[in-house]
Parts: sequence; structure tokens; C-alpha cells
Amino acid sequence: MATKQKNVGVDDLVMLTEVSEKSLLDNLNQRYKDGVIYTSIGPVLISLNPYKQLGIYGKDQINLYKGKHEFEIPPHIYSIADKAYRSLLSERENQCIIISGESGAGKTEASKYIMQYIASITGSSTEVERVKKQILESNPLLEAFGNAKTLRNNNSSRFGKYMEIQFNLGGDPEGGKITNYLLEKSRVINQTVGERNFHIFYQLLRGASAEEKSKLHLLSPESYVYLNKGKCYTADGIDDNVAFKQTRHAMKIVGIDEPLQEQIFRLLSAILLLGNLNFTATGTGNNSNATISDKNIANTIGELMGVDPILLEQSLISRMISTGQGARVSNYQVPQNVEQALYARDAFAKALYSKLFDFIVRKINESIEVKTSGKVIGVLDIYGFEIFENNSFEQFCINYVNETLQQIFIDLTLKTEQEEYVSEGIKWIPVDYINNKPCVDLIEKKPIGILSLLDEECLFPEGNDASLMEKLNKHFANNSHYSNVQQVRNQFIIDHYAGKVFYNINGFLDKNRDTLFNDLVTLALSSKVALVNEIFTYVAPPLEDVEQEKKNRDKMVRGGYANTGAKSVIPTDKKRPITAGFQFKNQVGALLKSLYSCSPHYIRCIKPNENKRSLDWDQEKCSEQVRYLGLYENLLVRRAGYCYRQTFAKFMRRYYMLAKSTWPKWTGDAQQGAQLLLDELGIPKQEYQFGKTKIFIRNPQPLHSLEDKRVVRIEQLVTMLQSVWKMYKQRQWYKRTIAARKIQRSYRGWLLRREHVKLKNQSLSIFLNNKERNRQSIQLGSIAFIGDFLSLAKDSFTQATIKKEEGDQGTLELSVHVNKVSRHHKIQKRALLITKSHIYAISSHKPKKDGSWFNIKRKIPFSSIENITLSKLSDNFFVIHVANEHDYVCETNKKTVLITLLSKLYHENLQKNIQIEFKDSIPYRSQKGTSELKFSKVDQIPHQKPAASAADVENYSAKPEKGCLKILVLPGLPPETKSIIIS
Ligand SMILES: Nc1ncnc2c1ncn2[C@@H]1O[C@H](COP(=O)(O)OP(=O)(O)OP(=O)(O)O)[C@@H](O)[C@H]1O
Repeated sequence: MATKQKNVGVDDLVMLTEVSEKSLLDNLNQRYKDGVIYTSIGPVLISLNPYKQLGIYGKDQINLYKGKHEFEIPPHIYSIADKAYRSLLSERENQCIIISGESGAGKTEASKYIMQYIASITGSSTEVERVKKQILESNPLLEAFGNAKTLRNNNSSRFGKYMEIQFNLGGDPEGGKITNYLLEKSRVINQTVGERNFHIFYQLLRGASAEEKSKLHLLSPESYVYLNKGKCYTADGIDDNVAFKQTRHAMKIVGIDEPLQEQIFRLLSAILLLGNLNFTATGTGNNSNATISDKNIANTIGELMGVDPILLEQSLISRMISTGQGARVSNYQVPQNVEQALYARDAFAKALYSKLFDFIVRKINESIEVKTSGKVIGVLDIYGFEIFENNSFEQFCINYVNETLQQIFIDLTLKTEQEEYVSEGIKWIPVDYINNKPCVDLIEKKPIGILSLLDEECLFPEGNDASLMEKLNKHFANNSHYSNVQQVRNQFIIDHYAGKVFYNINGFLDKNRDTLFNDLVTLALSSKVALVNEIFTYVAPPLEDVEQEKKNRDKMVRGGYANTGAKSVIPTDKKRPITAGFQFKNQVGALLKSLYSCSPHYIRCIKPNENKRSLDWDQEKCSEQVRYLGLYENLLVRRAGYCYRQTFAKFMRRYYMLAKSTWPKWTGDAQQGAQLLLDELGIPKQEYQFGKTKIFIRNPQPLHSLEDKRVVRIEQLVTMLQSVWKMYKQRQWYKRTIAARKIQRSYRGWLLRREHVKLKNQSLSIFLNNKERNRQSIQLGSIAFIGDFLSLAKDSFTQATIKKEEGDQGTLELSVHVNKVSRHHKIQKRALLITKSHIYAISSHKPKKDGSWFNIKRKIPFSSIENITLSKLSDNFFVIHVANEHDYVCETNKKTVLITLLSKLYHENLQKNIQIEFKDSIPYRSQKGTSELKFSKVDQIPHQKPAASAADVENYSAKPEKGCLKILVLPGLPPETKSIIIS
């Protein structure tokens, strides 16, 4: 399998020979150093942030993982995505992929790769493409509003996200839903040095046009108090200007049109300006009241938000208190001091932003909403366990959700594990594992859990952090997961599954109350800007548990709890806003409900170092995360019974090549095959058990041995296959060559035959009805017209001589013996060589050292041939009349071929026909002057010598006479006789 991942350490930690946290870390480290970031623990994927592009994503890799089972390929995020998708289709069950890890560990990147994979392997109809585009485009939009540069991650998601993609029956995405959790809204008003506010603020300030800047009253980032707490205005790797264009594009895709975009930008500008709104104290001491220092800012905010600036000021510097009930209700305007006004201002800014964020999520959801129900794949990208120097309410909530996620993890993993053993009929000894239910109960149990007590304390007007601390210490004095810090009164400790965390109670009540006074809500509701109005009017549909919780709260409020020590009289206020903790707990409850209804897949992300540097491995940090993510626990659970389980069929598919009895093909029952294989390899019976459909192997050693043998065997097979392949290729090549030769031969034959027919026709056109024929010249063998009667085409001297005379183009077309008539009418043996442009008369001599064996006696270019004359009788004489030179007179029994070929070559060379005449006597120019060939037909040739055979009998005799050569010729076949082709 050609994956880009290398084979380093073990792919699956269950295969570790020694199970310890150290060996687990060592294996991860070894792989990380080699650029292998994915490792698994059974079905759980561990992902290390490589902090560089590894080239392991994209179309090719997607194709590699598509439809593959995890045992066939190295661990990869695509494998998890593929498994979830395949299970959704095959089992018609909801799937969820839970990605966790600390900030900067790579959760968001992982979720993007999952989305990319799903988008890539599903259909491409217009509607499906539209849905995919909306789902994919939701990402940059959410990142703009929900991400920020932090010290740990330049693009840190400051919210949790559960994204569900719904699929139709054909397996194509048809819509989806995003649920957001716990936006870090305190970032709107404050940032740690070196960190930024949410990206969208910088995008707007940098990307807006000059006209927009003026219309929206935008300033430079440095001018806003809410942006300069962190003294950081840019983020490496982020171009706010470009990002703003992407955000606007994404807004368009999810249906946020330009007018609505403008309202959003106005609100963002107003939020920023709220931070610049200062208050001045009037009066002294406890009686000092706040007034707005710079009315212009209030006016601008009023304009941007579509509210009356006076009402804005009123809502910030005073608070309406109602007393009495029914008709007796009286309202009082209570002035606020500067500190209270600043608190109200910041609370307003935070509320505006978080409600805007919820609105953006709602808009995305509207665009991808599906009315029908269908199966989903949910991807949970949620903050991992957090343990800081100072842990506050936010860490408490984050760790709470992680604790519950760990609980489902243990529940589901162990549950499936146990169920599998039972259904397969496997004997196993249940192992103890950390059960974190008591810790979850400590936090969320009703009526006495930390969250319940916190809510209760918030209901008391005089409730504060210290009183809450007291109650916690009292109630959980005997809880093994809780302890207090004797020396530091404002801290309590929770012993989470990931370790002990010290929480600072300061601010718990305030953050939980999350108060936004009614005055500010009323102000927002008076806005002429539809968006501002809408985000405050919107009421989230109640979660089932919220309703139940309300009932409990009402009960608690009415009666109090005897054993809680809660003060007995609590003012009931049904309109009291639901607390942040209460809301979060319900969200977590709803999330868990969704997750429990799905088949889960886990991705645990680890950040190998704090410096965002590739190849850097911080052992302590990694060990901490391994603990927080519960990986070691996970490994123990997975190794509790059997480290390996696989269906017989898949087991055979992987190892069948190891035993003689199952190689090269096992077609029998898979279980029987597995038994034969294990027996042949001598694997002891106590090392494995056969279930109903699967084989279970207890320890990794036999598996290592199987794997090692497989590697060796595959190498052997590869070599064998290569040689078989080579042989096959060679055979193929040989067969192809033979076939090609046959084809070439047939083709050449065909060409020859075609040429032959052409030449025959040409010879007929020359000789038919012009000349008597003799038997030899009408029986034209199929090679006759090849013309190289002397086989000189391959003779090197001939070739060299022709090349010398004519250059590289020169080739021999015909070679033939002739009897030349000399100037004295003597017969001389010669040979004629004919090329495409010349006739050469040659006479042979003894071969010399230089390889020469003939001389050229005469060279006649075609262009100087005037005509050719032959007799009308059946003799073989002909005269080549040469312009301005003596003519060439000769005789040959190959004259038909010679004249035909010559006439063809002549035509090809000079584009005209050669003149051929037939006469009873042929006058010609000899070297001595004029001469003549005189022909007479006779019935018998006097004094003819007997011949060896009839074929050798000459049909003529030539006798020099004065001024001529007299030639007596026996009668031949009539001139109308056609040549016969003998094939
Ligand atoms: N698989 C990966 N390949 C290459 N780089 C990665 C990969 N995963 C993460 N990174 C790098 O690490 C950075 C942080 O990753 P990411 O934003 O996904 O972390 P996170 O866990 O979602 O953090 P947070 O909780 O703060 O949002 C990315 O911007 C990217 O530069």
C-alpha cells in the first residue's frame, strides 16, 4: 500500500510489548520525529500537531483511504472519516467524531480534514454541491467571529462546536446543523498581553472600504480600548484584509446579504466604541454617581445601534428597580457609580457580541437546515482539559464537559467491548477501570452538586463567592474527588480523571449570574436596527432538560432543602435569567444525549510543544496531555482482555500467505482456515480464542510474530511477483515481437503483391501487343519484381559505391546480369545496377583488399535517356538511347522486369513516361559511329549448340555483319499473350 506514512514504531498502541505510559510516549515520540503523526489505540486515533505541512492530505490520499478498512492501511484521519461514513451507510446509524485536545493541538484542522474528506467522497449534483459549499463556507465565517489569536494558537477557536451533517439515503450531504458552546465572551472586553480580540474586529477595521470606514465610524485598531488590552494587532499567518473578503463571501453563501452585513458591521463598530465610553464620578464617596464623560461617543454608538443616546446613557448609569406586586408595583431609577457603570457597559458589550455570534450560527443553520430527518455524522470540536495557574469558572465548565465526555468514552468503549465479548461468547475477566461517574456527580448531581449549589447561591441577594466556598467545603467534606486548600481560602480542588485541578472561586457567582440588567435589554429592544432587536428578541427553543430543571428549581426555591443549610427565604422571581452554569449544563446534557445516540469515533489531539515548532518534543507537556486525554487509561481498557480482535475473513485476508495450507488461495471456511494457519505457525492455543465470528488474540507477541512473518513473506512474494512479472512481460514482449514480425511480413507480402500486380499491369501496358513473348518472360515469379537478382542490396561495397555516387539517398533498386553488345558487336558479360536515378554498367574483377570487386563502366542518368527500343520479336535485346552519347545495347532474359522497373523508376524520378519503341531493326549510336540491330524471325537457328535443357535453349543467334548485328529469332508466343504470375 503506497501511503506516504512510514512504518515507525507500532501503528496501534495495543501492539506495544510493554504497556506503560513511558512506552506509549516513546512510541509517539519516535513516530513524531519521523513525521508520522497518526497512531491508534484500537479505534481511537491519536493525532500529533506536526506544525508543518506533511503532504499527507489531498485527493490522492483520499483515494487511498476511500472504502478501506483500518487494518489495511496506516492510521489516518481519513480512515476515521471513512469508517464513520461507511458505518453510517451500512448500519444506518448516526455517527459522531469526538475531537478533543488542548488549545493548538489541531482539533479544528482535524475537523476541516474530516469535512474535506466527506465533501470529496460524496456526490456532485448541483444541490449536493450547494449544501457542501454552505457547510464548508460556514467554517471561515465561524472562525472570523469565534476565533482569536492567543498565546497558544494564532487561530484559536474560542468556542466549542458540534457540527452535524445530515445525509440522504444515497449517502450525500443534504444539510446540517451547528451547535455552539461557551463562547469566550470575556475576550470582547479584555485580552492577555500578546493576544487579540476576535478576528472579525481586525478584519473589519483593515478590510472595510474608505466609504464604509467613514459610514461605520471606524478607527484604527490601536484607538479602541477593547482592542489594545493585549497590545497585539496582527497575527502571524493571518492576513485580516484577505480574511475579510473571505468572511464577506462566506456571509453571502449562507444567506447574509449586504444590508444585513451592514447591520452586523454597525453593531461591531458600536461594540468597539462601547469600550471607549468612559464615566466620570459626580458626588463623593459612596454617593458618587457616574455620568458619561464623552457624549459624542454615546451619540455615535446610539446612531450605529439605532437607539436613543440618552436612553443608552440612562441604561448604563442607572438601574431600574421594581418593588411590590401587581398594581402596587413601583419602579425606581437607582443611580450607579463609575464601577457599576463600567460593569454594565462591559456586560452589554459581551452580551451584544455573544448574541451576535449566536445569530451568525443561526443564519448558518437556516441555510443548511433540512426539514426531513435523516442519519447524521456529528463532529465535535471542543476544548480539551485545561489546567492553568489560575483556574476559574471557565476552566471549571470546560473540565466539566471533558469529564462527561470521558465518561461516555469509558461507557461506550467498555460497553461495546463487553458486549462484543458476550455476543462472541468469549471468556474474559472484567478489569477495573477508572470510573469517573463520582466526579461527574460531584459537579452536576442534583440537588447537591457544585453547579446546583452555585445556582442556589446566585439566588441569594447576599450570596457571594466566599459563602459558596463555605457551602462547598461543608457539603463535600467527605467526597473523595473534592478537597479544599487550608491555607488558601478561595480555592477548592477537584480530582478529575486527568488530575487534580485547583479552582479559584473568585468570580464564580458573577460569571454564573451573567447578569445583564433589564434596562440594557429594554434599550436593545428599542433599537431601530432590526438586527439588534432580533438578537435580543430571539428565544432559544427550550431543551427538554431545561424544563425539568426549571421544575426542580421552582421546588428548591419554594421549599429549600433541609440538608443544604440554604437560607429559608428566597425571593422567587420567575423572570430571573437562567444562569450560565445552568445553561451550560443543559447544553452538555443535550450534547451527551446526541452523542449517546451515535456510534462514536475518537480523535485525541496532542500538541507536542509550546513553541509551535515542528519536530520539537516536550516530554513533560506530552505526558501531561496523555494524562488529560486519558490515553493510558484508554490503552489499559483496550488491552484489558484481548489486544486484537478481527473477523475470521479479515484475519485470513491479512495472513493467508503465511501458511502452505492456505496459500495461494483459501476458499474454504474462514474460521477453519484461521485454525490451519495458526496450527501451522505453531501459535499456542492459550494465546487466542475463537469467538462466533472473530478471532481474539490476547497478547501482542503472537501478533508481532504474525506481522514480522508477513513482512518477510511479502518481501519474498514481491520478489517472486517481480520475477513472474518480468517473465510475463518478457513473454508478452516476445509474443508481441513475433506477432509484429508476422504482421510486418504479411504487410510486406501484401505490399509486394500489390506492387507486383501494379508492375505486371505496367509490363502489360509496355509489351502487350507490341512484342512476341517467350515463356520465361511471361512466367513472373512473385519475387521477380523485387529486382535485386544479384542480391547486392546488402553488399557493403555496392552500398558504399552507390552512396559515393549519389549520396545518402542512393539505393539499389535492381541488379541484373546482361550481355552487352560491344562496339565490335561482341557480347560482353556485364551487370546493370539501377537506382532511383541512374543506370550503372559494371564489370566485376577480383575482390581487392579495400573490399572493391567491380568497376563502374558506365553511368547513365535517367535524365539523359532519350528512349528505349526493342524488337517486335521474342528476343531479349534492347537499346538505351542516350542523349549526346553512344547508346547502350544489351541483352538479358530479365528484360521484361528490367524495362518495367526502369520505366517505373524513370516516371517516379522525372514525372514523365519513358519512351519505349518496338522496331524490326534498331539503328543506334555506337562508340564507333552508327550501327544497327537487324532482326529476322526464323524457324530454326542454324548451327545451334545443344543445350542442357529446353529452358536453356537460346531462342536467338546474333551475328555481326557489316555495319550491323544480325539477329535471328525463333518464333515466340503471339504479342497478345499475357504474363502469368506464379505466386
Ligand atoms: N494536521 C496538521 N498539519 C499541519 N499543521 C497543523 C495540523 N494540525 C494543526 N496544525 C497547525 O496547528 C495550528 C493550530 O491548530 P488548530 O487551530 O486546529 O488547533 P485547535 O486544537 O483547534 O486549537 P484551539 O482549541 O485553540 O482552537 C494550525 O493553525 C496549524 O498551523
